[in-house]
Amino acid sequence: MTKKVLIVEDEFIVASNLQQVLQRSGYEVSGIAASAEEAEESLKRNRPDIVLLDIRLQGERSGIDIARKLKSEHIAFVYLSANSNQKVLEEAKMTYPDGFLVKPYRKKDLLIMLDIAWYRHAHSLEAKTNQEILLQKQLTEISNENSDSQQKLLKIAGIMQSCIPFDLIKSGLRPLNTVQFKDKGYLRIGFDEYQFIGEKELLTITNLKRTALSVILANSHVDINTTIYNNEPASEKPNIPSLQKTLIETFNIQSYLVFPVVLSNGLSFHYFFYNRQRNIYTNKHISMLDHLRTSLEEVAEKLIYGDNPAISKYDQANAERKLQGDSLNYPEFRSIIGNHHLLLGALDLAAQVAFYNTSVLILGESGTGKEKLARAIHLLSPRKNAPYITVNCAAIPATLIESELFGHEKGAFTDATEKRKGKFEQADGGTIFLDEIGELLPEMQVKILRFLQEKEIQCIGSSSLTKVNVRVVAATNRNLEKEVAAGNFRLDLYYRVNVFPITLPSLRERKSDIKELAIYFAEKFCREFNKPFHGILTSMMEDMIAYDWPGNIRELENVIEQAAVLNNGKSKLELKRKLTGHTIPTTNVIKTLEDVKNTQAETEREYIISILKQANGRVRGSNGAAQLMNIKPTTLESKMGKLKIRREDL
Ligand SMILES: Nc1ncnc2c1ncn2[C@@H]1O[C@H](COP(=O)(O)OP(=O)(O)OP(=O)(O)O)[C@@H](O)[C@H]1O
Repeated sequence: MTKKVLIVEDEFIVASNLQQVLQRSGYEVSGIAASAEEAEESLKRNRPDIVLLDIRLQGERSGIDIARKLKSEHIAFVYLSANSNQKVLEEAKMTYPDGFLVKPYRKKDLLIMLDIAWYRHAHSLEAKTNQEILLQKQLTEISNENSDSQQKLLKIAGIMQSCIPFDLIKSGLRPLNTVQFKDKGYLRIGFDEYQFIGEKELLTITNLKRTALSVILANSHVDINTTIYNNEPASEKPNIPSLQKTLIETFNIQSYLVFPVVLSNGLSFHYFFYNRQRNIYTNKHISMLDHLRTSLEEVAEKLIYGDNPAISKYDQANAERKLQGDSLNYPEFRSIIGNHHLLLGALDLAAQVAFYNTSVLILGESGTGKEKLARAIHLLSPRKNAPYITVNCAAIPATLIESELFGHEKGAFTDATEKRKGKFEQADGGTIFLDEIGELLPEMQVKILRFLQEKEIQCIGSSSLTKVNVRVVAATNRNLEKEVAAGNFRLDLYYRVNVFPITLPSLRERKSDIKELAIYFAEKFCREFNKPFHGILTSMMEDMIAYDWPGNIRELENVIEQAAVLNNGKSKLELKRKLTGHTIPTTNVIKTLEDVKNTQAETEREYIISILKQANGRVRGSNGAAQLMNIKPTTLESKMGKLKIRREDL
């Protein structure tokens, strides 16, 4: 089918040149617009499949304003821009374009970009529809199951989180009953952990008296329609406490969404989603809720009238206790510690995409848990019983990587005495994790691209292609966009792997998780070393919270491991070396044989790093670090692995 493209570009010559290129390449041009107003007119007249969108346009409004409209109408769009101002680029990025081309670009890049943008767009629409169908099914199941309203709402919280992210969900009949507060809600306290919030809990948390709550309820405004608020509820009287203002203050809420549905008896029932992040809710969320309206109405009836009396007695006793620690369906995330909203946001995305075959790109600094998340995605996917194969693209020498990934036939090269399966074939039916994909050499980038396009591999020495069914999860700590701009990473591959990016926050962005992580690792290592765990010294915890953690969770894990090694099993863990980013021991901490071993390991580590620096990071070959140290490259690589020496240490 011929695809229709709308060109939104204020330079006439560029626009008509684009038109010619597109028409010659089989596209239909549905219009050319030089301003945001013209673009809107054209969109009304003739809906395009894809829009090529310049950022700077004639008039007051920019391409970014149009992008928001396109997103809400599910029209694919690609930015064309000469503007490299970082602020504008960041703003453009927040509109989630299907592609981006920096002017001047080659005709070939434009056509590839359009092709990929369409692929990404169609894929995300399909994923969205699948997600809606799945949610409808899950809501119906919840509605029909024999459980009380509190349990039903907990399940609703668990499944809605993936499409309408929230820190607090609440629901109840409107208008409000001022004598008894009957809204029920859940506060998110972990990835799939929620704490019940009913009247009693609200009174405890806010420290309000029952009579004061009644006054607040009486002063509260009721929304008639679906509404998004960013912070202050505009419709309420200033300086008079209301329910929404109380919730905003108590739970540090920055934005919320109200979604009313109508019950069969005509009463109004409201769902509320509250978030600690600003401007989180958009028309995209409203449109998702609208698609789920019937299911949400059905389940609302059950929440209000459907309680089985026998269960509700049991529930009454249960309502007395917090449902803290209740867990839903994600045991795979159990070992991912932390509940900072940036981490939870990343886990939400992972849970959403896990089910599909979509390629995932995990971004984040070194040591933030990318590999851990990749494994969780595999375990959450329907491929969980098939192989999960990890490849560290940076660790395999350039000469071996092709055979490592795609395998070789017997006799394909001098050392190929046997036919060998590559990692892709080993991962058939399962998932391959391409760690540090940003380090791949250009020759390998083409081959991975071919796999992503054709799902075929060619092993070295073979003339035929083999189909393999492998889901790709890749990770990098590099800024791939910069690598593309510098010509080190192929643009077409970038778009294929970047279909579903998930960014893991650095540890310094989620300092509130340090305590929990530290205790988790401390318990783990004390168990491993057979020492009783007596806690962590307050001064150590304070130092850890004040520190910036350039090595992220891996560094924290190492620090705790060292503290556990040096602990005498009778006292709390304490820091024996300063947190500096480099764990060089000071002489006054050497008290035990383990201290000596540690010091030796540190000295060896420093020595290897200095030789590697001398060899410009090369392990193998003439003047490589192995030759300079007069040891086998494999021995050096194994030492590097043990001593956790990574590229960024050099
Ligand atoms: N949220 C977490 N909870 C518990 N342990 C974690 C968490 N995130 C990471 N870890 C641990 O921290 C260490 C580093 O994690 P991982 O190897 O997944 O990081 P990475 O981002 O892939 O690092 P790199 O980019 O250097 O390969 C691992 O031992 C992992 O188990």
